[in-house]
Amino acid sequence: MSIGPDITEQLARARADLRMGVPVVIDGDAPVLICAAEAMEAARLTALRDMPGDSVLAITARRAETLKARAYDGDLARILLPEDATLDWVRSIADPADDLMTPMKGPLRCARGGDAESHRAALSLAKSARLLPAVLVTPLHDASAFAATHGLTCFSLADAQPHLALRSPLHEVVSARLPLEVSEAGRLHVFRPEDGGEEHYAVEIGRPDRAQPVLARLHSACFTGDLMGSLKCDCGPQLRGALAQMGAAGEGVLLYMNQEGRGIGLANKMRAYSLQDQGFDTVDANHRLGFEDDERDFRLGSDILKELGFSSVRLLTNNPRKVEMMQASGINVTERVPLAVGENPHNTAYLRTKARKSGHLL
Ligand SMILES: Nc1nc2c(ncn2[C@@H]2O[C@H](COP(=O)(O)OP(=O)(O)OP(=O)(O)O)[C@@H](O)[C@H]2O)c(=O)[nH]1
Ligand SMILES: [Zn+2]
Repeated sequence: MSIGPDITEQLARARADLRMGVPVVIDGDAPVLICAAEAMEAARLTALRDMPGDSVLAITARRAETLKARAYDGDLARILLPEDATLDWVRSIADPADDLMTPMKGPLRCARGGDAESHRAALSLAKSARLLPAVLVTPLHDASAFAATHGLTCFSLADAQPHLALRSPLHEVVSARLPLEVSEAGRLHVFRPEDGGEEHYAVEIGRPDRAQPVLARLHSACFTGDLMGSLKCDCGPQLRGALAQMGAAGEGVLLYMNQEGRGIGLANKMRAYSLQDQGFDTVDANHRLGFEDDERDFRLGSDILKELGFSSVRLLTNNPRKVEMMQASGINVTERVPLAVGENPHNTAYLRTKARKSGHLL
């Protein structure tokens, strides 16, 4: 291994740069400079607007649908940056917060033809950096020279593509005894990915037999529900309910995945909550922000179970996708154990929407 960063490490740097509003160079047949819309500063926008070549704002087809922009590239649209584009304009394309107050942002002209692979990679990076999927893309002539002159992170598109599509391997960093209210025989395992991304945790109750199906819960982080007692979802009661069942049984495994907001991050989840206050349901709010209904990769949960030595589970969930993904990624689900707890007047509509649109079983 060389001393310099490999492609995984370059991508981790790129995510950090995008979050700070620092542009990143993507080298390929058509080299480009990318900058996340949500983190961009006015001075940077002016500098990027003054560069030669047509800059575009890449957004997902989901966001384009709301904006009535043409997604000629299937899953994404490339909106040509108007010459007089202001930071407010860029932000209003990226963020649907004021869509209802200012529905007409156009006319929006979209690029068609040519290569959109760098734009696709840029959107994928923005999503994995938990930013809004909207990225300003500016053509470059010489990627390496431009990156060196301005001290920018630069990576090769061809090298990056397989890494953007794959999940990073997780490795156990440490585990320690953790007595819990539900069971004194608790143990917390911490798993860290190779790509500098979020850590995930496994709470093991008792010492379950690895040869038998284990009572398991694949729980996604919900700061608002798990910790704050939010009434907008059922996460807190589900977390405590699952742990209580494991405590009563004397054994089980709770996987606590840092996939806040169904994988869009807490800031975007709060943006989705604001849209819900404007009348959109949980699924439509995700779409208006430019995300899919659910951006989580449940296979990370199977990876952790395998690392811990398990191959079959009795899965505590109402979500059939979790069962399907476990099965497909090599963990046998011998039983789905329903976990219907925590309904209240504030989350009834949310739970109904999940049942109607996402196939949740009640
Ligand atoms: N984007 C978004 N995420 C939400 C919203 N409400 C809750 N969440 C997130 O949804 C996830 C819920 O996770 P889980 O309880 O594991 O999953 P589930 O799909 O409901 O399935 P089960 O609980 O297993 O039946 C957490 O990451 C929450 O942060 C919302 O309105 N929008
Ligand atoms: Zn929740």
